[in-house]
Amino acid sequence: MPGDVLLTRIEQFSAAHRLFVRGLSDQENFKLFDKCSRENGHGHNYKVEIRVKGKVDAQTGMVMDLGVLKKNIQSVIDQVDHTFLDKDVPFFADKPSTVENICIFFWEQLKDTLPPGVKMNKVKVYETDKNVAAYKG
Ligand SMILES: Nc1nc2c(c(=O)[nH]1)N=C([C@H](O)[C@H](O)COP(=O)(O)OP(=O)(O)OP(=O)(O)O)CN2
Ligand SMILES: [Zn+2]
Repeated sequence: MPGDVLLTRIEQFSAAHRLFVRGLSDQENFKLFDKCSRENGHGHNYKVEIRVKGKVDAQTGMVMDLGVLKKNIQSVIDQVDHTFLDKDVPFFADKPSTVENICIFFWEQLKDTLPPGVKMNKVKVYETDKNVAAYKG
């Protein structure tokens, strides 16, 4: 029987954010996050790669329908697109909106939406072309 196949869907969203730790002073936050801690925030056009893993169904030829994966991801994108992450998205109410935590956010939101036998494999988020994080659960 053939092995597992990796299937990836790539999406984008735009959001504002500010890197800071609640409970630390402005000075302490500036020491940690420099310009990214400024109160007015700043924005990114994020790219998100969602990779799932499973067997190819002999009849359909699919690990899962990419259309279903697209809808599932879109419902997560809708929670963050054109928001101020730290103010508008409850997940970031108690943790900094780093690119690392954004990976974990997508993983947590998507992990229970997959069909039987299909598992999350990797979430990769590009904050900029140069700043990228990946999470494998
Ligand atoms: N570990 C992390 N470090 C930083 C993160 C992060 O998510 N995880 N994020 C930031 C800021 O969000 C910041 O916006 C990064 O973007 P940018 O200022 O464009 O980054 P650079 O200074 O590296 O860009 P250059 O093009 O090289 O000037 C900071 N740290
Ligand atoms: Zn940033």
